[in-house]
Amino acid sequence: MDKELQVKLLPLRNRIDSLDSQILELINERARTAQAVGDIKHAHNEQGPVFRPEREAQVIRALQGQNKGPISEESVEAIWSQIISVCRGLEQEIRVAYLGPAGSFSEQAAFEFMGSAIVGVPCPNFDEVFRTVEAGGANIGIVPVENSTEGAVNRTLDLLLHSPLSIIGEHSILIRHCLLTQSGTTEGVTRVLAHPQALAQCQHWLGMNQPALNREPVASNAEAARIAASDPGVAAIASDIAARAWGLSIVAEGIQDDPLNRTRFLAIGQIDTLPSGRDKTSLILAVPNEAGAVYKMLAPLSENGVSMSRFESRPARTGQWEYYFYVDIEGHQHDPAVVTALEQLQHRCAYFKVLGSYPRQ
Ligand SMILES: C=C(O[C@@H]1C=C(C(=O)O)C=C[C@H]1O)C(=O)O
Repeated sequence: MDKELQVKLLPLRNRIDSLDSQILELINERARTAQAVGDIKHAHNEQGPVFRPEREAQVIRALQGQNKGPISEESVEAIWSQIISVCRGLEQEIRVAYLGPAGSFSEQAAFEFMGSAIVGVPCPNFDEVFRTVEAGGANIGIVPVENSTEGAVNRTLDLLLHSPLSIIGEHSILIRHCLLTQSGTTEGVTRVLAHPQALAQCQHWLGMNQPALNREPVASNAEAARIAASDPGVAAIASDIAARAWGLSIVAEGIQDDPLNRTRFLAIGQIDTLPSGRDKTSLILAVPNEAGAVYKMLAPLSENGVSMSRFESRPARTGQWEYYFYVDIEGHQHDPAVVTALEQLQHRCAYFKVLGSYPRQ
């Protein structure tokens, strides 16, 4: 390297080394303090959850508010999610269940939402994610709830109806699908495997570019990658992470029909999340199949100034054209306006369930 350049860089590099030492000492001090918090929590209630989603959201939002740059707010979130994850991991091992196998988008969402200091529990399907958390095999579950191209993930909605678990958080990620094979071409390949949602998100691209491939649904994209890794006649639609995880080559990248294709995931668990100051509440409601019933059911929301951010319906399976309505509202179930609105709403509903209140992403 140029001598003059080296002379200029040396003091800056020394400065970075010294800053890193200070940051390291501060992070360790933070970790020791979090461990002290953990000791107090355990002393007060041994079964109590160490993970406090609302507190973590507040810590990150406060730092984003203080941030003067040049690092971005997204960077503040990414760095502190990781610091918090490591501190939390020293308080208690946190097990997180999601749809596997390795390389799934659910796995990506789980590690982004909870940070890397967790133990991943990959499950064969969404039912098993719920069951694992309900049975205590994991503290948290991560399940997809809606995709910006394909809409609701119906199985998740149906499982939420009967589950005793609460929604404790949300996290959305960009979904970039790739076509993967062993050889990196589709020569000799006759079938393309993927989760039905992924096949639907790529249907236009497949029709234009790979019309000869037989489309076959499987339990997950990562499962498709696993099968493709042992069968040269199979292509998989999955992420580039899955390509690395299963030793496959990329035939084409970004093959989803919408380049901004996103999926929103829910974190589920047995935690009562307290107000964070910027929350959402998810409900399931049903009313008798009569004229104006849905309008009347929702009136308490607008009357109390509570905004609705999502409205989704699922058939009640009675054969009577009756539905369950999945409704997201702004605010926490302990906020006074929400308390009043929910009290009034409950009286108008044949079915009423609060799925949980949680920090808005
Ligand atoms: C340290 C705590 O425990 C956990 C770790 C947190 C952190 O590292 O900031 C925040 C909330 C909890 O999930 C706490 O409750 O304050």
